[in-house]
Amino acid sequence: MAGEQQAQPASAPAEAREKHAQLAEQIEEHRFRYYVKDRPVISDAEFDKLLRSLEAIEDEYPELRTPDSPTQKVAGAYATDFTAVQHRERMLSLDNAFDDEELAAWADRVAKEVGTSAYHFLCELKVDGLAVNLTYEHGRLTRAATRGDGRTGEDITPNVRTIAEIPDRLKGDLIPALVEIRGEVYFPMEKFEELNARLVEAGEKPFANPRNAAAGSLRQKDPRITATRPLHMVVHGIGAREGFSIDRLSQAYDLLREWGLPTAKHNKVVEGLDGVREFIGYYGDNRHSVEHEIDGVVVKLDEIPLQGRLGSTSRAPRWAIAWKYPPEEVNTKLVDIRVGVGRTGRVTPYAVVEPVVVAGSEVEFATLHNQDVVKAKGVLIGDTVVLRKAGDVIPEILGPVVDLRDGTEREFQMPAECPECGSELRPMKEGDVDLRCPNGRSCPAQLRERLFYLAGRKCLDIENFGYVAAAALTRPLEPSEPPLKDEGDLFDLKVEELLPIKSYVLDQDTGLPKRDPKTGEEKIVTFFANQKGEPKKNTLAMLDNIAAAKERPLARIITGLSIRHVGPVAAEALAREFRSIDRIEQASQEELAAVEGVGPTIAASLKQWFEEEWHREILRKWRAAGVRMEEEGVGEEQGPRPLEGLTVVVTGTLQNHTRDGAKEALQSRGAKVTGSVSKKTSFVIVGDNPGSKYDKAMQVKVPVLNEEGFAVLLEQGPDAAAEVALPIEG
Ligand SMILES: NC(=O)c1ccc[n+]([C@@H]2O[C@H](COP(=O)([O-])OP(=O)(O)OC[C@H]3O[C@@H](n4cnc5c(N)ncnc54)[C@H](O)[C@@H]3O)[C@@H](O)[C@H]2O)c1
Ligand SMILES: [Zn+2]
Repeated sequence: MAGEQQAQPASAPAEAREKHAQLAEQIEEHRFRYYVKDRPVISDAEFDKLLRSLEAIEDEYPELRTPDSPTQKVAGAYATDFTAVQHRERMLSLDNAFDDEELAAWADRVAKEVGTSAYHFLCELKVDGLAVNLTYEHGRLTRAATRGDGRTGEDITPNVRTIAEIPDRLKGDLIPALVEIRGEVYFPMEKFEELNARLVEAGEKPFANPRNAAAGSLRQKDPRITATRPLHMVVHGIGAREGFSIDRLSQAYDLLREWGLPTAKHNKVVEGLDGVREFIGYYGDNRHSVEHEIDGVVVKLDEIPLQGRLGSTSRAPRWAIAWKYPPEEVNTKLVDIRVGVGRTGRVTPYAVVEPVVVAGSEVEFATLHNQDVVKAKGVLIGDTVVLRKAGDVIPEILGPVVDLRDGTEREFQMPAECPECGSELRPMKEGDVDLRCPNGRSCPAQLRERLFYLAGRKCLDIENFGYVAAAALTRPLEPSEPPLKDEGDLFDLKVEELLPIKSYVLDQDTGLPKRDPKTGEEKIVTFFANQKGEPKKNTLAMLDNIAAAKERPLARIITGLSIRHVGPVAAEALAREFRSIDRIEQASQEELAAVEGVGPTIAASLKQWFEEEWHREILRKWRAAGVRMEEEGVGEEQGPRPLEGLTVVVTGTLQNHTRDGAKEALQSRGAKVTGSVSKKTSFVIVGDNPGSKYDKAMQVKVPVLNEEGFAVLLEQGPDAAAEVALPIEG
């Protein structure tokens, strides 16, 4: 190609040449850092962008697309400390598709060039790790190598031998004389934090992300170090082979699996492009249901003879393409580490980063859990860090880019005082990692968080009562006295006391005042009153909703008290067992601990809570305001419990009940509701799309009720319900 181009008059202006040369050099530098040092300094997305820019220049001036351009090579041709070894068959990279158009263009070309309509697409996950080539001769692993430049890789045989799931000998009878196995070695995300913690403790550099950790762990001079790392492998191809032939790649995988190799679990053969799109869509939504990180989907032509017909470029096969998902990792600067105070007084550091868009939204903060986590991650304030946002999960910092440090970075120091009330922080008990603000009652941060939680969906579900309202009610700028000193007066709020309130608009992530983007000044609002000084619609709605919340079920009221360790499940158990707050207060620690779903920790925490005078005062005020303090029917004879002794499982979507509603209906009649089906289960209630619990019920022959059967159970009891149970299948 380059030869043809040279025949044409040179056309690239000096400027383009220079830009091209600069970019090419940059790319080579980043590849060296990535493939040899295992310590890249930019994210993959930034790197891909550089490569694309280079491609764009070459599209415009094809003469610049010489064989030694980074766009034309499999990256990784570097002399390293490892012995260089030849692959028998080249190891290639993959072309990428970043949108549907590029995918469709690839499929079109395949359709044109295969010369038949009888072909299939094999969809695989693109494992985010590093490529290795395993050579098996007569069933024995004789060599393992990195990809290198595709022809020559690094000999890492002793290192690969430490990976348990890579067999030293293949099993079975049909063992070929020779086969090259291609796959990806990865480091599990959930073990990553532990590795960095160990490295930091030993005074070594932490890794920026699990992919780098995989490469850095495998490419160790001393294989004994590799042996301490939890590496895994997924096989995704075959290279040279002798002594067997096979028509379909998917069938080759079946064979590989029989030989004992770790093949992928999620591959799927599909007919046309729509099948491919479906696979891509599915794993786009379920990216984290897989045991390893994925950065895309690889689509391959399944028919091996047809792969040969399409062939390869110098860099990548024409019979495969990599669909890339939007990156979940980006690099950004760790500007600061601050601390926030939670509902129970726990003080947690969080990261303030230079705002960056990841997974579709702008991120400014990331969680850091506690000071030990900060240390274990090995991050310093001022570091460039890898930030990860996976799905709906709160953004987290994976690790620092150590190679970009310039000496101005500093270690995080946990503050000694509460940032909101100035109380001296201390652990709840000796040996606790977490520090707490001891000022439970009137620390504005704790009270605000408690109120926000209390008004939330899990507790009293008070609409129009959000974070800003909670802040305005507890620490207004004006008047100086807040309407709420703790949650005791919540149900006695008067509209007149709300109208004069001026307050900041606090950010829920940081507890800090939001600023006007134009002036940079802190926003101050009269949150409850309109310009005429009259109550806003939302204010009146909030007060109505607060009044209505008095009637919520006992369990939700208990949850709303923010008693340490007492979440919705424990509150449910307490309400069911004791049926009133008074009885919970009167119960001994042993009685509390004996309740299923409560246990000793929660029991101790409850006892402690009731000892506090201001807590009891909250209960007195709430009772006086008419808040429900006992389950209905208590006081008189306890209501009938027709479902006492039954264990019921609810699965699938019901039309007439929410999941919680169905549970409450069962529990208030004395039934126990559990999450898994066993022989001891009395009934399984199934709605739409019930899933595996339904199958299990059929298998162990537990009576299954549909929604009508459920109604019978509630209204007429178990005997009548048993008669309308669904027939057992199979
Ligand atoms: N951050 C940096 O500085 C930097 C530098 C260089 C490269 N990179 C990153 O490395 C990657 C480029 O590497 P590349 O050229 O190998 O291309 P690639 O990662 O896009 O695709 C090729 C590789 O995918 C792997 N792979 C994973 N699952 C596979 C499957 N199921 N079937 C087949 N192959 C599978 C193979 O090892 C193959 O070599 C890009 O993600 C790039 O961003 C980053
Ligand atoms: Zn405080």
